[in-house]
Amino acid sequence: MPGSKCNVDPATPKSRTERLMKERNLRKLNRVFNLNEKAGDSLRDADLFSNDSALTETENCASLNEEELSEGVDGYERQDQRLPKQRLLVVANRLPVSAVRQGKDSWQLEISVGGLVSALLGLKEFDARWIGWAGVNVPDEIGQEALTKALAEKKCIPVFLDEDTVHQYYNGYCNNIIWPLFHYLGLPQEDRLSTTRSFQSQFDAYKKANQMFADVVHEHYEEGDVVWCHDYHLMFLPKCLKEKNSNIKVGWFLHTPFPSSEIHRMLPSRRDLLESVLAADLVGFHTYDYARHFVSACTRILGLEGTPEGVENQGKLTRVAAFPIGIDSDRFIRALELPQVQDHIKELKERFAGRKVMLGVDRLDMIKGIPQKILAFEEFLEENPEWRDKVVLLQIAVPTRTDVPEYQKLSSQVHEIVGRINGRFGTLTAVPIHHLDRSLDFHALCALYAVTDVALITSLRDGMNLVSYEFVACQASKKGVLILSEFAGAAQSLGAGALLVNPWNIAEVAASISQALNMPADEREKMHQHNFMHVTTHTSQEWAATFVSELNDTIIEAQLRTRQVPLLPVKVAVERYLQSNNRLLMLGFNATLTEPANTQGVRGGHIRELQSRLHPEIKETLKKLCDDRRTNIVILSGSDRAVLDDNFREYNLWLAAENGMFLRHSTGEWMTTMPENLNMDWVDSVKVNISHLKT
Ligand SMILES: O=P(O)(O)OC[C@H]1O[C@H](O[C@H]2O[C@H](CO)[C@@H](O)[C@H](O)[C@H]2O)[C@H](O)[C@@H](O)[C@@H]1O
Ligand SMILES: O=c1ccn([C@@H]2O[C@H](COP(=O)(O)OP(=O)(O)O)[C@@H](O)[C@H]2O)c(=O)[nH]1
Repeated sequence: MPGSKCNVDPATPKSRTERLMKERNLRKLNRVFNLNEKAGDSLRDADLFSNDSALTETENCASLNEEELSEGVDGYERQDQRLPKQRLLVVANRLPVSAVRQGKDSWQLEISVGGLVSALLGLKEFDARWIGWAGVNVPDEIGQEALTKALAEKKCIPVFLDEDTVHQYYNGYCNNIIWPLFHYLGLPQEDRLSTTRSFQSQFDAYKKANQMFADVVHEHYEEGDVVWCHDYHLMFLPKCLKEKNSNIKVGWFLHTPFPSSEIHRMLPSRRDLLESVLAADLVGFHTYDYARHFVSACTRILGLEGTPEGVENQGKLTRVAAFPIGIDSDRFIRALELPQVQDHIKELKERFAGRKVMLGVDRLDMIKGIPQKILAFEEFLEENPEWRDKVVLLQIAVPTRTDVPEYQKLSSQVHEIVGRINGRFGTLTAVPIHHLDRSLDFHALCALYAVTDVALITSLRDGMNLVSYEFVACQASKKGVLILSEFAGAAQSLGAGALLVNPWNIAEVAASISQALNMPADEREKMHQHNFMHVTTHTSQEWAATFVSELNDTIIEAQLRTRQVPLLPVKVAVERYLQSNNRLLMLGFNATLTEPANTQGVRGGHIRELQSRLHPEIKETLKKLCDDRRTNIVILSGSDRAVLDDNFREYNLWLAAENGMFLRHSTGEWMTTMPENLNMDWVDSVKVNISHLKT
């Protein structure tokens, strides 16, 4: 009988790997169904909580209904072969809501502002729960219980952090140390001494907070769940999770840039952070460059092997890849049709009639380059007096991390510059810069995006920058110009449809403003089309689905790898070895014969240029083997020739460098293994492509 538990399909998977593989195929099928269903969703209006899946009652019911339908063994025997939505535990420092206390046991929940929140609200195909800090101190039990209950309705689970932990972990270690460092701003200069002194206690608080997140995850974890950890706040979490349960599927995604290893190496905790992130199964970044930096930090600082797949440590591979985030573009496009947004648009058009509108939307953060932007606008006005009463810059600067001194300083600095420029170029009836120190609601923001002629994004560094995506999504009729910092991750996806600038070059930004304001309509249209296509096809749903499916696949592949490599029957191998007269031993070098990285890399607290070195305790045994006439040894390594020369010149063996590209006996010369008549015609076309990408 179909669907009956007694009638087990002969194809029912037996092993965990088979089960996972079958699950993978069904999940792919499921995605197609979900995509089709999405078309039916598209008329829903844009209210955040009542419509977005991770948080709604309705979708919760939908997934329950699906579960009721799937009565077969592990859900495999349903006739339509659809799986219930996969359970996903999203763990991020912040919940997508902030809580405001109304009374002893009542809370009001408000949507939090930020790119991560906006992107994750687009998740539709998972049965997602959110675990995070509600952004408020709740010391009493009554308050904690009431808040937990209120949040449960939104499928959110709180982690309660006390005030001191928040201060040391969030304000201190996260936002005063990792955040500036990952954005190439170094460690805070003026407070350097106190920062250094308090570094250890802040790092301890960071680890403690990460363990608190892990405890809540464990409490709610069910077998098969995917746990997706987010951002620099939770770099310790993968390790905490795997230590307790190595079977948990753990992914970690960084929303900020990952800096060059030269920058990362400044962190006193550089090793601990890398090691714990590597406990994850899959590690994701917005761009290929960030992923590359991470792998090279692991190679140089931990001495591990970087492969095209990721980072390998003692046979365990951590997959590392780029997953550029997107937005829920439909939500923005649909919002523009709403009457309240249309009203806003009308008001704004009347208010700024006769003037071109330039827009900046940023959290008031050092990385967003707000002072640089305003100074460039000043230079533009200075050089183009004819534009002074014809253009206005609207700068929305959302207050953020207001307890951190650096952010307080930035706020005063920006106010001072805006005041000066408005004093200089303003008239009795109009000022050139409207600066708002607050956030806007979603509808007001959409209206603003829609009436903008030029969006100006001058981040000094930015993981991605979703504002640029949102602007493009709302520009279908206006086709305005995007001026975008080359240091934002978004420059890699929207660069071809934007004017790219170096925000530190004020003159260049000022010239780009002029170019954007004077750009002919056909050129604007072409650039807009390019970006609009990208933004509407690379959505947040697509991003999340790709990441989770890659994570599922990574786990299956890891299992297949371990299954395919049988354990060496040591006793038999030793017997045969002793019997044989002509032996060939092929040995790896890195992580096989090398000294452990933690002893070789660090000398007197300094990191040397890391170079793999033969483990001293192996030298004698290796020498004996090499001197045995019956044994031939080949060292097969990814390292280059010089490294192998340095380590093995005294041994009687064969060396294969760069994964076999070069070969030599230690007494002979290097030779290449590349056949002379190999067809190399393809090289020229690759060179052309690379030089094209460089320009
Ligand atoms: O929660 P806050 O401390 O107020 O900060 C808000 C978020 O800022 C960061 O956003 C990053 O994520 C975006 C989406 O991937 C990306 O476009 C942007 O470039 C990043 O700056 C931070 O990483 C989040 O964790 C914060 O919630
Ligand atoms: O008044 C505002 C200003 C900004 N945002 C949102 O904040 C996010 C900013 O994300 P981005 O990636 O640009 O930078 P982040 O602030 O995460 O560093 C975007 O989704 C904006 O829609 C908002 O909701 N209200």
